[in-house]
Amino acid sequence: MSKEPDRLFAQPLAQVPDFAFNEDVVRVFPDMIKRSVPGYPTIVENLGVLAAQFAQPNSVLYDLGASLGAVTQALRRHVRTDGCRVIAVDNSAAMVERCREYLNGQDSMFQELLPVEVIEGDILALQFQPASVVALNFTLQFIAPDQRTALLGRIRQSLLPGGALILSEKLRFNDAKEHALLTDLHIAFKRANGYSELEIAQKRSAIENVMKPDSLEEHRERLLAAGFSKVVPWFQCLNFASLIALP
Ligand SMILES: Nc1ncnc2c1ncn2[C@@H]1O[C@H](C[S@+](CC[C@H]([NH3+])C(=O)[O-])CC(=O)[O-])[C@@H](O)[C@H]1O
Ligand SMILES: O=C(O)C(=O)Cc1ccccc1
Repeated sequence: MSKEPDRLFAQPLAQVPDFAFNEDVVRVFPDMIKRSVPGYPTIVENLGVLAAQFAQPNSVLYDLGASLGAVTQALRRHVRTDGCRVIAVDNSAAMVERCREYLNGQDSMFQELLPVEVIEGDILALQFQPASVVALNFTLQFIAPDQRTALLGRIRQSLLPGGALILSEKLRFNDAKEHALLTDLHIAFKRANGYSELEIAQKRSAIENVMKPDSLEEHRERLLAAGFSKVVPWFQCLNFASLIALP
């Protein structure tokens, strides 16, 4: 994994461009996501543990918006079910290129890993195969809000009995005080991880047009509308949460 520290927003920018998953972000992404998302390492590792409980023999496990494949690597560390394979999808060419390198590295260090295919493509255009596990780890928040229900509906249709969708997202809160408190605590988390006030402010304006979080209630209602039968939150750290949705 690249150990390059994230200083992308350290210098004052005359105009802060919209956040994009380009080569500059790829270079610092492991550091950026760990220092920005409270609970990220716990979520990723336990996503593998959860997936092992839902994986069905001879099925596909999807990692949608895989970035550098951290979830795919966790799936391959934990899932031992016969005949499973992982399909990782991301529409950033820069992410996909580096993701393939990291997965080759994992292949060369461990034996008997699940086979994996990395697809450069839009998850909105994907033809889903019968799947037992679908991970959307901090990806749905980057999908246009009016496309989210249809995507979740297609995922629901592809899920096999006994399978699950695992959905991790940044949350907003309908209660203004709760929203302000958890936003302030998230900023304190970033500060404690070495980000300056300038970095925090510039990153916020870079992501505000491209990343649109929903509330837990909106997620629950949308998942039920998409045909899921049960929504179970299994993790929350400040304003970041992860849910299990059952078909
Ligand atoms: N329509 C789309 N189709 C495919 N990929 C997309 C699309 N839109 C965005 N992406 C991709 O979704 C990923 C979101 S990051 C996921 C972290 C990862 N899951 C992790 O567990 O490390 C979350 C974050 O950075 O906060 C990026 O790589 C985008 O290119
Ligand atoms: O940095 C933030 O405030 C976030 O909400 C999370 C994030 C992490 C990595 C890329 C984009 C957003």
